[in-house]
Amino acid sequence: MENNLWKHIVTVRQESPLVHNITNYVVMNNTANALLAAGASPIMAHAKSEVEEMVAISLALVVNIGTLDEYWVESMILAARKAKSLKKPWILDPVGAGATSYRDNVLSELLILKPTVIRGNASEIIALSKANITATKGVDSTAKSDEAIQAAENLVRNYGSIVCISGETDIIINGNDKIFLKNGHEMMTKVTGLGCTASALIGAFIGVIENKTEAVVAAMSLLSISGQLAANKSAGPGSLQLHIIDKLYNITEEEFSADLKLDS
Ligand SMILES: Nc1ncnc2c1ncn2[C@@H]1O[C@H](COP(=O)(O)OP(=O)(O)O)[C@@H](O)[C@H]1O
Ligand SMILES: Cc1ncsc1CCOP(=O)(O)O
Ligand SMILES: [Mg+2]
Repeated sequence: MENNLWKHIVTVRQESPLVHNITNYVVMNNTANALLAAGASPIMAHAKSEVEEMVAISLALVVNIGTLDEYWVESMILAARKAKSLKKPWILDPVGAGATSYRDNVLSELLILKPTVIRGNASEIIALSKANITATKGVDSTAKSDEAIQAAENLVRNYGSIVCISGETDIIINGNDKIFLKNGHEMMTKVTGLGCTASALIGAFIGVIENKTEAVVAAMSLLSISGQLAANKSAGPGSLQLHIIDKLYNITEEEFSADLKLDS
């Protein structure tokens, strides 16, 4: 696995997958820029009249419920249904799962469509697994990644998805495999939308990499290592946001390999 990750990063740069995003107002610009910096090609589109066609021409779909409303949810369901019927990979980012019953009801409808990957912070993954737990503090996590492992295993079992719990340690779970990534920087929690960026990047990687577990690990390690390298030269969250985009664009194999901290 470790030896393949850089190869996957190069594949995304070379193949520049079109990634269809139905995502939130807060992060739309940032995640589009992160996808471009990593070599992918983003399209943000949520009109009900076009989402199915857009899924058909894209290599992957990202569904992010961050600023959901009734109209957007219909678009998300149409798009995810189309992805499922075309066997295209799609990722669900359950932003704020557990914060309100509306979010949880929408998420149960989306889960039925069996996302290829689910990526959330620990609180969101716990809430997603147990519909009635509402410990999420808005969009930020109040739990540690390892506290969400059992919840993630339930999701893997029930929906056949690969689950990624992000946080200080990113944990990727597929079947009996668990991969622990110990990269990143604490300052990353002070920039909004980096979880959404992680999900968007996973979208790019699952669009072109056959081994979906390796695709998720490659996307998460790319973001976390870029984040820690960027944090080392940032005065605070404002410049970190800019430096992360630059590092996604210019990270080298040497930098990536020197910093990768992966256990399985
Ligand atoms: N305490 C931390 N230390 C190091 N990296 C972190 C920490 N918290 C989050 N990250 C990194 O920030 C990115 C976004 O994850 P996270 O903050 O969990 O998502 P969300 O914004 O959805 O809550 C991931 O790449 C993760 O590895
Ligand atoms: C603050 C906020 N509110 C609704 S969506 C959103 C962005 C959340 O982004 P992330 O989960 O990546 O921090
Ligand atoms: Mg999030």
